[in-house]
Amino acid sequence: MSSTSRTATIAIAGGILAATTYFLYKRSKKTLKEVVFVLGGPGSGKGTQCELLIAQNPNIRFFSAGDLLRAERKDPSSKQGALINDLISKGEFVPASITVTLLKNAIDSCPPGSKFLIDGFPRNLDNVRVWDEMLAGECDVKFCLFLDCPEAVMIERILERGKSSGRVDDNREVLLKRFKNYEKDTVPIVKRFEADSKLKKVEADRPMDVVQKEVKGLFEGIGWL
Ligand SMILES: Nc1ncnc2c1ncn2[C@@H]1O[C@H](COP(=O)(O)OP(=O)(O)OP(=O)(O)O)[C@@H](O)[C@H]1O
Ligand SMILES: O=c1ccn([C@@H]2O[C@H](COP(=O)(O)O)[C@@H](O)[C@H]2O)c(=O)[nH]1
Ligand SMILES: [Mg+2]
Repeated sequence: MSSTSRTATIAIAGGILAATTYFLYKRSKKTLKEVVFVLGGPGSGKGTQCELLIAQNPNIRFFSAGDLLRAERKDPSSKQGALINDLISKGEFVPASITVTLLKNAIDSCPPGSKFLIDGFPRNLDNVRVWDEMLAGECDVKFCLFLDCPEAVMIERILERGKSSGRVDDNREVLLKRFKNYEKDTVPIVKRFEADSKLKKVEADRPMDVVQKEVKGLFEGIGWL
């Protein structure tokens, strides 16, 4: 074989290898479940913005870690109900194994091709660690939406919500604990997403529809809307 045809053969083989690698990479990305996390302090508007989003695309499956825990707490057959109730009513975090198992069961119950919007998770390093063990391999985290809101605004919103929410943790005393844990454990997680270029920050101290317009743009950017 002449040196010209050897060079041509190597170039073609290299091209085929690159194309195959790219194809396999694309296919593996496609089979992963797309996930967006939503973080922000208590009352920043996570639940509100998620509800507005899911109304626009039924393929988006919405799970609030707090709602899953509250539902589990109410289930009389649950062995963990009492523990969950005790921790939520003190404004403390529930063990990650419980929260991530509930999330995994919820995610596994959805049809293929679903996209997952997860509100209020991961709240601390333990949540990240157990997520990595149990779910990270099958999920592609697109970004973490962070609703940035001044504490005074969040306090006012939660105390107002507390008049009718029936939530055991929507009172001034427990709220102080929730803010303390948010600053100590959740803010470092927000910073991790930022360091990994996975954080999308939105100013949440604005009317709901204005916040939603900006949030919507982020989801259009990943093809969810
Ligand atoms: N942009 C906004 N402007 C004014 N009020 C808002 C806004 N967003 C949400 N609220 C109100 O603030 C309260 C808290 O909102 P929401 O329940 O969405 O917060 P959250 O971040 O999910 O809080 P938590 O972490 O406690 O579940 C609700 O009563 C909601 O109606
Ligand atoms: O990952 C999580 C999420 C929530 N919790 C507990 O639930 C309450 C309420 O959560 P909201 O997101 O405000 O609905 C929270 O204060 C924790 O007690 C948790 O432990 N882990
Ligand atoms: Mg909420």
